[in-house]
Amino acid sequence: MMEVSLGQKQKHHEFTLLSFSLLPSSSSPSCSSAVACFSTECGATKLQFHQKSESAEVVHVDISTAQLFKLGPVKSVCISESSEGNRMVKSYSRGITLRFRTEDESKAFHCAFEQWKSKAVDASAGACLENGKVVTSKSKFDSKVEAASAKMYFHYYGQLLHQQNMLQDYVRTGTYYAAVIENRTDFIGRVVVDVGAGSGILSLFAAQAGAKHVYAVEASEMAEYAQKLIAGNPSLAQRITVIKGKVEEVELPEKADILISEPMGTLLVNERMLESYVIARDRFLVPKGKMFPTIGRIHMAPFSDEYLYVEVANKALFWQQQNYFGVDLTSLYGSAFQGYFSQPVVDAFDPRLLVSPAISHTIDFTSVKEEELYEIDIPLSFIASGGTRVHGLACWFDVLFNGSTVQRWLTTAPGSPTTHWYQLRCILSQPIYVMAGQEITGRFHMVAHNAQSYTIYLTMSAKMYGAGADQGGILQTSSCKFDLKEPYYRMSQPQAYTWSQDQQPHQLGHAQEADLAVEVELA
Ligand SMILES: C[S@@+](CC[C@H](N)C(=O)[O-])C[C@H]1O[C@@H](n2cnc3c(N)ncnc32)[C@H](O)[C@@H]1O
Repeated sequence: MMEVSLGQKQKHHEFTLLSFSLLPSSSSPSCSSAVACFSTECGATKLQFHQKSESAEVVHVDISTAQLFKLGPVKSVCISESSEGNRMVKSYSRGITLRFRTEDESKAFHCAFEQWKSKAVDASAGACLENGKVVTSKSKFDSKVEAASAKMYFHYYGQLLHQQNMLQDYVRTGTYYAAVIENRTDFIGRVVVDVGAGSGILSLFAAQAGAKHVYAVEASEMAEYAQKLIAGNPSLAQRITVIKGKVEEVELPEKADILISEPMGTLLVNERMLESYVIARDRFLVPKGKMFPTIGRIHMAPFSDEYLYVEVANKALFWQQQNYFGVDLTSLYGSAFQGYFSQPVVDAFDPRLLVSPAISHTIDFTSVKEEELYEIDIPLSFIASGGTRVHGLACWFDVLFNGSTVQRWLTTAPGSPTTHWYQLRCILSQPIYVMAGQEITGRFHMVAHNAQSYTIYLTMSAKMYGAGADQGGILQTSSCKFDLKEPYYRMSQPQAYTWSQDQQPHQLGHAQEADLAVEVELA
């Protein structure tokens, strides 16, 4: 390494490399005994690679947009936008594999890269724009998602306790493990991208199944823990690269043969991570590449649960007090009642509460367009199996891993082993009465919002039954609006914490761990 200062205007920083080669390595010879050189000339920061011989071709890199990833102790890859000579032509990304002579030289290069990059970014931020050029600093993710929501979201996933909660959902993690290992022919010798890698667990499964290389992309601080966990499994670590960043923004050195991800939120779509999964597909997956999971289905059926209805309605009774320390609260009763009924309920319920067989809506992850997830409109039509009061719509989801060897479903259905997603119920503030055989129609309309969730508009109607039905009149109709972001986690109701519960681990919903911790402390 050598640093040469040539007065105020020019400065450069050279590193000797064992070799460098442009990816894919088969199409470009490796240049041995090479030099990497950072420099500033008249305020412009540059990175160039060239062979030691004078006549060798020089590869220019725009350091302000380049990213550097460690592939091993003495091997790294530098991803940058393509360039032609000094004119940057931003059309596609390019990877340059770098081999260092020693681990120390590799570390020193990485350190210098970060310093020169921040200089370059600062300089370009202060530079004048070319005529007609627009600064588009917001990525697809940033332009859709409110900054405060994204901050809280990645803060949440950056904590090990929340990753542990998902890892301890053995139905979930065990199904992923089985789906990968039983379909090892889909992974052996393949390039895999783990979309939202979290702790890196799915990357480790893919490496166990024989993947040639796994790129584990994770936007939150969890990326550092994933790196640690992967390094702690040295037989797999050589084939996994953790990349910290959003799948909407990072560049990868090669295309993937298969994507693996766990992008499912409550009711499949909450958190809006399916959109990131689809963006990753369009950015990184080879044509006809595989996706694990491959499809998702939302299932819906009307339910009857008098007990739940009364419980929710009673919550608003507090606001019926006319003398609360001398204050009449009743003017807020109506708003409180509406507020409680705008919360979808998350819990595990007995499937015998369902009033008719379920219908389903399928989302094919391999072909759905990202924009199609902004608004999901599902017409409802059921035949009641008995005479009862319908209190709303119960929903759950499943996903399919369409492996070449085994097709495996991960289900969150009522009556199946409970997962941390439980099921979701949207309660109508005005229930409807039905007779056996009566048709229930309606609409389940979900509209995405910029806090990474959906507003749900539910309408359910009971059609006229018996005499006069042929005139097609509607007898009763009931509509409600819900915010999927603000569910009522019914499982977090104060419960006595007993040792027997401890021995049969409970899978908790995301927002519930803190509640339980408080209950345990108070017990
Ligand atoms: C539901 S967790 C799954 C974690 C891990 N794959 C597992 O199965 O245990 C989703 C992870 O994706 C990450 N994530 C969400 N959106 C992302 C995005 N746009 N780019 C990169 N990571 C993202 C989150 O930070 C979180 O760690």
